[in-house]
Amino acid sequence: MIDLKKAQQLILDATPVLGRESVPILDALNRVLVEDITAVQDLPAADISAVDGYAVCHGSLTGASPSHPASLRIIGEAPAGKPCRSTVGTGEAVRIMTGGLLPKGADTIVKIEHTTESGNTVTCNTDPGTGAGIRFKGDSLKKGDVVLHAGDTVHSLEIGSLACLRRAYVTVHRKPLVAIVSTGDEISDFHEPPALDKAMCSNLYALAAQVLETHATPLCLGTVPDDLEAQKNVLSEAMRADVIITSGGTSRGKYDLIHKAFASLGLETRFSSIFVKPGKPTIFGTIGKTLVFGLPGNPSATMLSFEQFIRPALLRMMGHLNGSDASPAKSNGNSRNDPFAQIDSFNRALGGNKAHLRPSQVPLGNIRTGNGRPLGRQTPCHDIQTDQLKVAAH
Ligand SMILES: Nc1nc2c(c(=O)[nH]1)N[C@H]1C(S)=C(S)[C@@H](COP(=O)(O)OP(=O)(O)OC[C@H]3O[C@@H](n4cnc5c(N)ncnc54)[C@H](O)[C@@H]3O)O[C@H]1N2
Ligand code: MOO
Repeated sequence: MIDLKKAQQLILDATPVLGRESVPILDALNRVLVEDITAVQDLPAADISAVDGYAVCHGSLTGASPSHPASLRIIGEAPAGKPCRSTVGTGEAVRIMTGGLLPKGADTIVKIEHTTESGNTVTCNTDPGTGAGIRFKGDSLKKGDVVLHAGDTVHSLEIGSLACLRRAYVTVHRKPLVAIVSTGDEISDFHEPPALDKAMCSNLYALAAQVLETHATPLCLGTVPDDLEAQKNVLSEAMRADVIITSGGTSRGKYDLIHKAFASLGLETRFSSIFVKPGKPTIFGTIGKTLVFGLPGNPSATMLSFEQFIRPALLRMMGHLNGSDASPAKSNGNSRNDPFAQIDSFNRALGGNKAHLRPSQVPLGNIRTGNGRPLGRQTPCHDIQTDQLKVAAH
């Protein structure tokens, strides 16, 4: 039997960072860049107006004030997206809109609020100073600037930046495909009628949701009975995935067959028992490049084991953690990608230190009834060793 920290380290040591793929930028949301993103041109690409107003040569209104306004002749218009072809000379102005291209000859823009227009003339009652109201070429970015770095996670802000740079596609780490199988003769799904000797395969759905929360791709392969051939068949199918998760059958009962099914497919077992509860009979190993997790069937144990063992591995695969950053000992709990930071709160949601009173069979955590009593039948179970979880969170 090994301890929690050792188990987490063995998993991360066996977990590869997945390769790259080019995807449309919206598909890159929550994924990690494998390339630096560089500006291929200045932004803005030319001098443009930051305000609605009048483009002028500064010399035409130097020292203008309400008592000494400057009157200028309007010679054209520069709406956004439609450049004005005229050149602005002394004593002249071009009506310009926010985003409009600065016309030749102009070096200053007077805001519309500081002017009055009458006929073909605009009167300016202020001198805003040379260069006022202009967003100059390259103000935001210079050609060659590195805007995003390999290793950055793509959120909405980064998607906006990519679009600004006219990047329709971007290269990110591949998402792992995670095959999920539930085992047990007593496990049924929505299509089957309820029966006294049946339990819903809630683990299948809960695990799929946890995979989705991690931004990986779940592949639900359903429920297989306690039958070695059936389990081998579904696992052979599952081996096309990057990760296999099974729930149930990890214990030592007569019909707990998952060890045998894994062995017959050549599982290289890294561990099969951990000094932590719930989750003690968790199995981890590899078959070729596929990571294989055999989780205990108890719903709370299944979900907590996912957080402790699988979520960090999926994050590593997607490039969120690299090298030593991922070690439980070095994790500081502050990063939004920190695989260990969430375990304590997740543990609390499932019943926390009072987990020995956790509801049997139902992953309801600390949900309570209207009269304040915990929901679900209270059955004794093992203490979660929270001091170990805390170690993992630092
Ligand atoms: N003699 C011993 N018995 C047990 C030990 C032990 O050390 N010695 N350990 C106990 C612990 S701890 C756990 S955890 C369980 C592990 O059992 P299995 O992984 O073999 O799980 P099952 O027996 O198949 O199921 C346990 C429980 O969970 C329900 N279950 C299973 N799959 C699902 C699912 N997909 N959705 C919802 N619920 C599921 C199942 O009906 C059982 O009630 O072993 C103890 N026994
Ligand atoms: O290990 Mo069992 O997972 O519930 O305590």
